[in-house]
Amino acid sequence: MMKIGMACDHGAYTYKEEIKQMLIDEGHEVVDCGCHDTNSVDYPDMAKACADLVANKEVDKGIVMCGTGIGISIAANKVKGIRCALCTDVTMARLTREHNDANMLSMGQRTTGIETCKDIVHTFLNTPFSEGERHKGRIAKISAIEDAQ
Ligand SMILES: O=C(CO)[C@H](O)[C@H](O)COP(=O)(O)O
Repeated sequence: MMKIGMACDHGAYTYKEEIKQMLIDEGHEVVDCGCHDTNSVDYPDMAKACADLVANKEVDKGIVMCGTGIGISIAANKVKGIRCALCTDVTMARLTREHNDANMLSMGQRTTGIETCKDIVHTFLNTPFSEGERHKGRIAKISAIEDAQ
């Protein structure tokens, strides 16, 4: 079982609640960074709250959602140490774990169906990093870009 951070904006509140309940029912611990209703909020604020938890290793993985998943993933990726992958199908979820060792998942309520999102979440959480040397080297280069900022 994992400790999972979650955050969304108003555009994905419904999915966040449904996926949070699914994860709790499956025995995971969820740290819910909001939002907590459908009132309009700014996705960068929500992204940072969850990404900080992941970067500080207070949770094992992070899941963020907005209307498209794009804005909240862009914002999460500004936090040092975050590799947040926007996924619209299970193949992307598998490959971003195997190749990118992604530590955050992003999805869009306005773009991807709920059942697909649930499958994406399961694949993301259950797929290990491949530990391939070429992938480790490329991830190290991502970190080097961050360190050079
Ligand atoms: O998808 C998003 C960002 O990528 C947001 O959820 C979207 O921009 C919110 O739009 P609005 O304030 O019009 O509901």
